[in-house]
Amino acid sequence: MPFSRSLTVVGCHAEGEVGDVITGGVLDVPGKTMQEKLIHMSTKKDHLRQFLLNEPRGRASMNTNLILPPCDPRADAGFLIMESEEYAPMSGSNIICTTTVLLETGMIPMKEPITEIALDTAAGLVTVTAECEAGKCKTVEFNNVPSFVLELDYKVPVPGLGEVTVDIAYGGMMYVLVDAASLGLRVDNQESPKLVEIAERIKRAVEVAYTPVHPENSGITGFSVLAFTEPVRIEEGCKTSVNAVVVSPGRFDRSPCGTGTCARLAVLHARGQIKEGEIFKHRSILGTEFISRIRGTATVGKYPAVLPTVKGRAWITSFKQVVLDSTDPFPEGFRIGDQWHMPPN
Ligand SMILES: O=C(O)[C@H]1NCC[C@@H]1O
Repeated sequence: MPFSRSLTVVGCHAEGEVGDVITGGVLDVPGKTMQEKLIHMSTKKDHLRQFLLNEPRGRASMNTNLILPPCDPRADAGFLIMESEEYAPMSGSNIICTTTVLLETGMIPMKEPITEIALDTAAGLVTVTAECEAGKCKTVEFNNVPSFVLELDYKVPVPGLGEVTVDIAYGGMMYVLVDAASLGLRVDNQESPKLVEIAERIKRAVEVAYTPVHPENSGITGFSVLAFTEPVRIEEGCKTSVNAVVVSPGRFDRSPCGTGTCARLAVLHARGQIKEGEIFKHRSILGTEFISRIRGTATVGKYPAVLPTVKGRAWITSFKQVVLDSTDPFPEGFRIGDQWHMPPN
């Protein structure tokens, strides 16, 4: 066979957001912690991420997860999250996909009606509870790492928009949060190209002005996501809101975004708009939903933090063998501006 690489991948999506999972073909990665493994992969071996996420094997709107043996002895498995522009420390849709694949393929034994596991991530240990029935994960709920606000009402000059007010918060990734209405925008699929373009413009402006750094893990720094938020409404007795998360290099998260939901919970709590234990339903631009709540509070460095819990669902879509023909002229794939938001020169 002329193949120089062959990977076993299970296709999966969580509430619309693709989070494929590599279940074979990659040996363990050097590193004593998942953060060290993340650094190793992103600096020394980034071709795996390029190979899987770039065209022709991947596309702009997808992620791929790499299951690894855990470093933390309390964990059942470890995993690294590959997104278009980076290895993310943590991701909600991706942990829901990874748990679903681990349990539905039997890599970790499923216990019905409830399976509890712990997953080692670059952001820390995350415990997960899956409701399982007839071999299927009906829901996956994860207890995310402490999430906190770095800045409320931070003002930043944005070319073409003037001064824009944003919140900056951590929910497993660093977020810029913008009230869509403050810019005369609505979270609406019809407005997608405009929302994405403006989001990327704001994100670049915030990046110039502010460098967020996690106080307990300086490796977690920089923004890759911006969330446009809509106000919180009461629906069927629950606090509910729509949001649209723009992931670099410029496309919507199809899910309500797990880490974005945690960052939003931190902001809502800091503003006194949500209390511990209250249910918060977060909806995506696709209309799908994550159900979340604050299970407690903590402190991270100088920041008051919330402990968020988020629940969603995932579905396996394929079992595939992804290969590299040794004569393929694009061993790391490619990106074209008709499908990928290309950064300005
Ligand atoms: O759910 C999340 O947290 C994410 N979905 C894709 C981008 C973020 O990692």
